[in-house]
Amino acid sequence: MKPIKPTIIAIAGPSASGKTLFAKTIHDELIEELGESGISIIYEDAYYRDQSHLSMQEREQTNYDHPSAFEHELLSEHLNKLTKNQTINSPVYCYKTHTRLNESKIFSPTKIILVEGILLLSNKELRECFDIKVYMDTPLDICLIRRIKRDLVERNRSIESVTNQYLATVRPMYYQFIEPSKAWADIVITRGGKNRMAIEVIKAKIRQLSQLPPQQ
Ligand SMILES: Nc1ncnc2c1ncn2[C@@H]1O[C@H](COP(=O)(O)OP(=O)(O)O)[C@@H](O)[C@H]1O
Ligand SMILES: Nc1ccn([C@@H]2O[C@H](COP(=O)(O)O)[C@@H](O)[C@H]2O)c(=O)n1
Repeated sequence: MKPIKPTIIAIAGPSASGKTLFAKTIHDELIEELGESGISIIYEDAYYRDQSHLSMQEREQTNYDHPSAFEHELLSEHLNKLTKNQTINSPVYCYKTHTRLNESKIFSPTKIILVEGILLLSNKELRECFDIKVYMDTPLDICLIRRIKRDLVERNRSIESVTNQYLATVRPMYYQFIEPSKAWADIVITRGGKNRMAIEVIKAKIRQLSQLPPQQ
């Protein structure tokens, strides 16, 4: 029997808008039903460029909110392979050292692949990989509060580094690249990663797609 072509769902939007929470909630609530081969998540952040050749000071100067910070060409190559039911070696990223780890993760195609990240809809090649494009439209001030809390606890940052980075790059790049990319979305979600109706709507669509017979 011919394997089903994976359906790829992008979840884009500003930093700390709730993309990860939204994707993980959908994944965790469906994994038992769909099984390990049914649903998985890929993180755009895993595709931040390797910076192991740079000093820590240089890495701290990088604009992580500009499209050039990502190896989007590798991500679209990987997504294209997954749609052909091929396995990939996904990079593994570390926010504390601002570079890739010296390891990769074997990632096998699943029927549904959720991809989450800030700049997924800003890139034409990536957009062409997605079957459904979702944008988390959480107000920027709410995102900032959540980002401060998260980055202090999970990403080893100080309040000075979070606020300086926010003013220098996060906010301007949001207006230049992320907010305009909303125009490409099929579905715009308000109120973040706990919007229960939005979670249920995407889950229902995934259930419907998962029941389709193999494509000819
Ligand atoms: N609706 C919400 N209410 C409260 N906290 C939330 C909500 N959505 C997300 N968070 C929290 O905000 C932080 C950022 O959310 P996250 O899902 O990591 O955002 P993103 O992946 O878009 O950067 C996390 O600590 C998360 O638990
Ligand atoms: N070394 C890095 C890499 C990325 N960032 C910030 O992460 C944000 C994207 O991840 P989210 O989970 O918040 O969507 C992005 O805004 C970068 O500024 C970083 O601080 N350091």
